[in-house]
Amino acid sequence: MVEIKDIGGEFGLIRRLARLVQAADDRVVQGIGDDAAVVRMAPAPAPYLLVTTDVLVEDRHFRRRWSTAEQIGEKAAECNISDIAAMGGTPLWMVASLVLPTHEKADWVQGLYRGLHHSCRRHGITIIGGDTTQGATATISVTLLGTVPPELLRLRSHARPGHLLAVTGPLGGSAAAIALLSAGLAPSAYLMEKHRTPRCRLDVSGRIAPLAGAMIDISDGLGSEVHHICTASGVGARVDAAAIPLHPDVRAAARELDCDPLDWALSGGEDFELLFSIAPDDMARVQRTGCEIFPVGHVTDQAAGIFLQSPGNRQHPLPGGYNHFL
Ligand SMILES: Nc1ncnc2c1ncn2[C@@H]1O[C@H](COP(=O)(O)OP(=O)(O)OP(=O)(O)O)[C@@H](O)[C@H]1O
Ligand SMILES: Cc1ncc(C[n+]2csc(CCOP(=O)(O)O)c2C)c(N)n1
Ligand SMILES: [Mg+2]
Repeated sequence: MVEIKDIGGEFGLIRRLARLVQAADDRVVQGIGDDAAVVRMAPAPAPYLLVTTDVLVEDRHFRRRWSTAEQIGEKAAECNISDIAAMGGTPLWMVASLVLPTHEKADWVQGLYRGLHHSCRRHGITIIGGDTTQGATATISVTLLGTVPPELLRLRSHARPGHLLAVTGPLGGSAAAIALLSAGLAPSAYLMEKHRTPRCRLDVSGRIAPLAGAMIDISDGLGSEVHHICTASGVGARVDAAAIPLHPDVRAAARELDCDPLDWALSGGEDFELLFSIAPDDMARVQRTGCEIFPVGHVTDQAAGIFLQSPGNRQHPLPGGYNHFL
């Protein structure tokens, strides 16, 4: 019997499901395959509708002994908002659904909603509905709607050879915290924050989108997201290992655990920074808006492949990222 792991895990399965439900609808500007779906609701210049959804499952995405209910709720909101930010859009309305074990404490669920609401208030989002049901594992499913003016829409397919690749902040912090916690060690305050209360980058997405090519948020690791941009755009890429921004606490955690911090940045995930491609001349224009960005590589022709360049000019295939089922 073929299992999900035998067909490429999460992403192989999504490709098969996407083929199964293919339909012709010229109002769908972008269906399955980006951070959010994009729908034309009215003729131009009306904004497009954006729709995204993300699920958090107990012991897969959070542990109650690592995070409070408020922190889990806030993270459930931020990871969805991050997908709207990656499209260049503005989040507006949220629907949140809960699966809760029979004897769940009402206090914990209210805490979850306080966290969700806290993040929504910060970003001007209204929670307009949801669903509540019982099941074995606590699960929070959030769907977020937003809008984007057509000219600001940024897709994974918009990278071109010659573009630079850049990220909005240091990577690997959440994965470093998980590695330390799993080993029974205490992460620094910075690392705990990166894992428990990551912040989406809606604060800078509006300044980057007008100048960027492709954009994506880093939820599965830099390696995975570079691959997604390359596949969608039909291009290759070189990522410069030495240029990947790492916080000193991530480097210290790697020394403590005797591992390579780049593995956390490339494959750890849940950083919720943005990765984007941009013409070299436009890089300085983004920086002049006061937005801190970190060049990490460049886009090449597809035939040149997708590589990680290490010091000493050694090249390795760029690793993928977090993939459920593999
Ligand atoms: N079961 C599914 N049915 C239909 N489309 C799906 C399904 N699972 C994922 N997708 C679609 O596949 C694309 C990639 O999904 P993915 O979850 O990897 O993106 P993401 O939300 O940016 O990442 P992450 O979940 O790591 O935050 C999206 O367009 C998403 O809507
Ligand atoms: C207890 C615990 N173990 C591991 C992780 C790390 N983790 C889980 S899912 C995921 C990628 C994104 O998932 P998805 O594609 O489902 O959005 C990552 C990095 C965690 N947060 N909590
Ligand atoms: Mg995403």
